[in-house]
Amino acid sequence: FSPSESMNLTTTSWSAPVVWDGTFDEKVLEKYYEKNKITVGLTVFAVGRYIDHYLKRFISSADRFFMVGHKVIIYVLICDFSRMPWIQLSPLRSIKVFEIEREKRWQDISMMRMKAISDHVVAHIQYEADFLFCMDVDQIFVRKYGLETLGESVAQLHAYWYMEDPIGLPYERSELSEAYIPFGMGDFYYHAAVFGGTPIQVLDIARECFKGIMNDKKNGIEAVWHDESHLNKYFFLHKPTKLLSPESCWAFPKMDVPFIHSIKLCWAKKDYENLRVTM
Ligand SMILES: CC(=O)N[C@H]1[C@@H](OP(=O)(O)OP(=O)(O)OC[C@H]2O[C@@H](n3ccc(=O)[nH]c3=O)[C@H](O)[C@@H]2O)O[C@H](CO)[C@H](O)[C@@H]1O
Ligand SMILES: [Mn+2]
Repeated sequence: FSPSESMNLTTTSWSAPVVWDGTFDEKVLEKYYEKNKITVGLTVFAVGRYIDHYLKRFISSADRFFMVGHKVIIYVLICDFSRMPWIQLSPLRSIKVFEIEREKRWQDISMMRMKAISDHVVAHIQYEADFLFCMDVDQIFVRKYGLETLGESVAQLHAYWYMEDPIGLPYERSELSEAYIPFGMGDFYYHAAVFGGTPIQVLDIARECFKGIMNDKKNGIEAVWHDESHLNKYFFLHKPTKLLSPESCWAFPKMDVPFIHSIKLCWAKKDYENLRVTM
């Protein structure tokens, strides 16, 4: 993907739209969904110190900016019920809180999300939501994140890599891993901090990624970027039907970079040394 000075990529080679600021008409979308009411689910995990550090800000900002005017269910998966912050929600929003096991290694905390997501889609989310997003907790909504992001199978372009040629992308390069993508192959590098789609599609994504993760464990290998490597393999084999531009999940405070105009979600400050469990 080599964008020229004046144009960025708005359609992939398999005809999936890439959503940038200015590529959609909010009014048309609102009109359509006025007649076709939907509920949008949003899963977020908070384990260990990530609870106190990120959870409240993530949820409060989602309350304000995520699918404004539409019904939203936020699914919080937390390692300790008693540490769930109290958050006053706006109309049309609700929260469901579930307790999950605390994995010892941060890599496993991140990867085991795929298992929990599959379990919850099967158990209830498929009956409750029309669309589902799965997001990292260390991010903050800063602008309306709306209907333009919905799709059957939605992938997020990673802010670090959107201008890079596939050969330079940090895919897993070991043939021993299920996440393996050979040099010269691949489309884009997708960010595991945001993915989504219909609940049944998300179920397929989460199940396949989890299967890859567990097979790798059996073979004593861990993909270079963990669940993200497996997600990239999934989207390489099953092309997403919609891509979100890096504006939808931006990493840096500065914006004077090509094509970045209207940031919707941004990374919160990382503090791995103090926040991650070290094992
Ligand atoms: C720049 C970078 O390094 N990116 C990698 C890093 O993303 P991140 O640095 O974004 O990973 P992260 O620390 O945000 O972990 C992913 C998510 O797991 C949850 N969580 C994680 C740890 C923890 O102690 N408590 C907790 O709740 C939380 O929802 C968090 O947002 O790791 C990911 C998962 O391995 C991917 O491999 C990313 O490519
Ligand atoms: Mn993160």
